[in-house]
Amino acid sequence: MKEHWTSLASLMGVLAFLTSILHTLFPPELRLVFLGLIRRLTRNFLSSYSYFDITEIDGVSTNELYSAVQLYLSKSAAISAGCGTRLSLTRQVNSSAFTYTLSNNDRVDDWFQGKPVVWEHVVVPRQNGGSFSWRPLPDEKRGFTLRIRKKDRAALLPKYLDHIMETAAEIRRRSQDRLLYTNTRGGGMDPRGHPWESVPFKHPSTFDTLAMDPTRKEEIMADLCAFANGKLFYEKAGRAWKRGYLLYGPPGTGKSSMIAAMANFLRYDVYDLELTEVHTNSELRKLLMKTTSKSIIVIEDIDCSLNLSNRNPARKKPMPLNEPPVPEMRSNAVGMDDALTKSITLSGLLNFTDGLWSCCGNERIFVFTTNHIEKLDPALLRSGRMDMHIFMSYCSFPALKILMRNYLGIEEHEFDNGILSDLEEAIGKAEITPADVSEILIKNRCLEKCEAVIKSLEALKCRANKSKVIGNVAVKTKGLEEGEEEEEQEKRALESPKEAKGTMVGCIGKEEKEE
Ligand SMILES: Nc1ncnc2c1ncn2[C@@H]1O[C@H](COP(=O)(O)OP(=O)(O)OP(=O)(O)O)[C@@H](O)[C@H]1O
Repeated sequence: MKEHWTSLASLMGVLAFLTSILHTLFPPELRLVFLGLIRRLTRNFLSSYSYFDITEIDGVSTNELYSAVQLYLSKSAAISAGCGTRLSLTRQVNSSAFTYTLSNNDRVDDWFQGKPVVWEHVVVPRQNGGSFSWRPLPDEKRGFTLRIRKKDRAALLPKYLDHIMETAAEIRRRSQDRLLYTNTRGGGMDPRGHPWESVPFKHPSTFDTLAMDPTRKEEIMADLCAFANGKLFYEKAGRAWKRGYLLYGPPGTGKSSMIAAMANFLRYDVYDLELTEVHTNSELRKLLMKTTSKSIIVIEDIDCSLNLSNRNPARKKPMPLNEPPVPEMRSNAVGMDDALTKSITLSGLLNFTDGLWSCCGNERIFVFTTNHIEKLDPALLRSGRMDMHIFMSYCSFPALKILMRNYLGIEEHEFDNGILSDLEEAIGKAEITPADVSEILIKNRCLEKCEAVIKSLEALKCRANKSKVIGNVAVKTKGLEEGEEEEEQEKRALESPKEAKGTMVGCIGKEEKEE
């Protein structure tokens, strides 16, 4: 203990000695000059910066920019780099993702276009008895302070704020559940006065699980990417930022699955437009105006929803006397009397996809599906409306391998070569849809892997033979006129829906092969 007191006394002695030297070397006059210099330097330093306060509550309303900055900073490069900054973790309502943001009274650096900026999250207790407000205000006053160099301010600030708003919107979109919308029945409005009703979109289909030719799949994904990243290109080219896809092919070949895969790939909302519930062109236009950007607008089975044989409703073909006077282009759901007065026309639909009104939003994809492409008006199919035509075919061998992986968990290299070639031969002959193959695989999924493969192979072969028999029936009907052949198929469909479906599928498949 005594030693400690001795060391403390000698330390005090040294300090006293140093102080007396400092006083001798820096007299009070010199010290004043030095302090003044520091003050001036600090003032100069501070005055070369501009400061902007972005408060959480602007008057009585919530400041949109505050939440945008909060979200933006959660993704800021400086935060991700983790430079000792303290972060808060949050999860928003309707969101399945966690976001982190700057803690109270902490600072973070950011760079934009090579220029530095500094953000500070300022949180102070709110003074009681402040300005009168009709709604209770939070106990704390929160805000961000942005420090930016004065010389960068004019060129940087507007662009930087735009960048923050865009990034925040993207983060919000990515972290929130996407929605599947459908138009309200009878063209009415929901209780909020909105013509679309929505549910969370949870379809599990992805390009990975989609059974189709991998090269074609890659092409479609590349096209979607080019579209989603093409804002500048579309602006420069003077085109509306939208794209149309036509999916055609027999039932059960994955048209709906493809739409879901597209939506999951781009993380877009889906608007499933039920045309039979829309009665007039203006209703159609209103629906379009109420869709949001980054969405896919789908009209399934377009050939069944509308009679699209003529563009102008006034120019009707002469009707046979024994047929009722059905207007040329009417929604199937519209009653006969209604249809005479109000109807959606092909022009209305063309305007919907390609007219002036179609540009009232940005980044939108139109997808039409049909089982009968030949029934569609060429005006609807031309580039600019339907930019990419995608044929969804029977289950090919590469598609079968994808389905095997999906349902049985068997990769290609795990197969015996013999089984593989048997499978290839069987699927080539079977001409069945991926939906049918999926059914076979679902039924076999609980058995031992190898046994399951053999079973499904047998089932496929069985279907192959069956489809040969059906094929013969189809050949026999070939002598009939086109319309008669359709009638024949419909008749068979009523008698034996499964067989008739197989026949129809077979015919379409042959057309595609000739192509
Ligand atoms: N190409 C495919 N890849 C993966 N699964 C598929 C594919 N095609 C069909 N299926 C399976 O079959 C089911 C029906 O397919 P989907 O509804 O996508 O076909 P579709 O062509 O839209 O039929 P429709 O024309 O009758 O509406 C799906 O739930 C899916 O499980």
